[in-house]
Amino acid sequence: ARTNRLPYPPGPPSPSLILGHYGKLPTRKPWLDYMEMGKTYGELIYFRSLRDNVLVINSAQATNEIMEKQARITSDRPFGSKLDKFTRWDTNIGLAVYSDRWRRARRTFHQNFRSEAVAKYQPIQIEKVHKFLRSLLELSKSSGSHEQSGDELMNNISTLSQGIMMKSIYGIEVQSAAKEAIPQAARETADHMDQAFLPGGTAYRSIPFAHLWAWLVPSGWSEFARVQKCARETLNTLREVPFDEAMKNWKLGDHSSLVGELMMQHNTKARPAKEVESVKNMASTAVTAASDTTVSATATFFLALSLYPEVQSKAQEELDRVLGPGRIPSFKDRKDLPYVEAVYREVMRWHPALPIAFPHKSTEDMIYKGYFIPKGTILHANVWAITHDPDQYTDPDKFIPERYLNKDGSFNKMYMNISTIDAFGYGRRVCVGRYVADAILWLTMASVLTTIRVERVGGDKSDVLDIERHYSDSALW
Ligand code: HEM
Repeated sequence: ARTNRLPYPPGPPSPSLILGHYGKLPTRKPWLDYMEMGKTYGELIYFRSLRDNVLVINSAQATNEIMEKQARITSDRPFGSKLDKFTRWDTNIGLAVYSDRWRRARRTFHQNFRSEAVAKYQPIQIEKVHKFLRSLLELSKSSGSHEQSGDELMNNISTLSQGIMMKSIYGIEVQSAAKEAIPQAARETADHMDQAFLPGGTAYRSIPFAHLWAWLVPSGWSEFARVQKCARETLNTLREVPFDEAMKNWKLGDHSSLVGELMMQHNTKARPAKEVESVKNMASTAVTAASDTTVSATATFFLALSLYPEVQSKAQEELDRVLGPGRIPSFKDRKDLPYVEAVYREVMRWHPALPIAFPHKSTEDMIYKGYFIPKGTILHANVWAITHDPDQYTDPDKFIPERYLNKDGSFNKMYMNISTIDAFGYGRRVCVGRYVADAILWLTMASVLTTIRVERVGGDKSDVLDIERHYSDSALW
């Protein structure tokens, strides 16, 4: 029941009284459509898909007002259905509903991935980044076609990103992400979730009995049932197999895994099943979250270097000057490399890994600028629209690291705080792995720039104008 007569935010007229916009919403790079629709409707675009009320937020100011300042009531997620329990998505901390269970899980995650804690992963990060550099050198000598080299580069990037997380969390080595079962399971789990992150993408999940359909109907009879069963099996593999291996290795004397460390912090015999579950949830969430995002950002970095050689030269001049000959950068050099820092920030802005982030959900009615936003509305911050707002960023489609620098070349303090990186999301659900992602990405970029010259082979200048052709259409790169 409405307690006021305020209007809902503006949005496109509903094509169907019953379905609303269900089945009619853009699904290919929809952040671009919503940004375009903003010219008609403004910073808020509101519509209904089945029973879900959906709000896409196109501006930094509205995102700040709604997701940061009102975080108390905008931090739920739309993944609390019985189907989410069936697929085990409820075990992923990123999808968990706003509850004491999520709070506990987030606290444990935060304790292990907060800025002061991430230094313990640095030796693994350094080892893996150096291995990555060697793989690039080998790749540059290989005689494969451009396409094969492109695929191999992507595999090397995935091996780097997933290798760091698998080693840090489970103590397990990844030699080739494309060929090994667990990195593949992490990637497939992220892929299964992909469409559900888009506006309207969760509407079918709360259809009554959807979970029963997924459970009871044989895979051969229904594509829907097959996909849901496959999502469940993949996530189960991801939660159980590397955990068991890490615990086995721990017993054999390999004490390098975070999961082993967490399990041993308590008396395992007395450890209640609930706590074991929460360690499994944290570990599988972390490898899923990293399977895609850091890979996307690293690939974007290579794309930017190949399209903007002058940026690469400037960064390399800075590295040569600061490091001197024969030295590879380490974390302590970071503060002395403002241009490299600016390159990293521009990668995160130019093509954010999750252009429409993850959906939030409101838990109370809310009023914003005279509009009524009912409780239960699914909220999507359009990160792309925010990071490509021409009022905030001149020539937003161009890769210009200088936008983060002062006139004297020093880094603009305004951007120093990690919370100014929109790509990591907002409010109480802001990326809890951001400090570790930030360290991995910076070290990778600085190390590649120090040792390698990236050049475009094949393709033409039109690539500069249409970077989108290099990316997937869905929520994850
Ligand atoms: C380029 C790298 C990354 C980007 C751009 C990124 C971005 C994001 C975004 C946009 C969200 C949703 C925020 C929101 O709802 O407003 C998120 C959530 C999350 N990220 Fe990341 N992420 C990255 C890397 C990582 C890594 C390496 C980890 C694990 C160590 C991680 C763990 C998580 C988790 C657990 C959540 C869910 C937080 C919650 O719901 O409470 N992320 N990330």
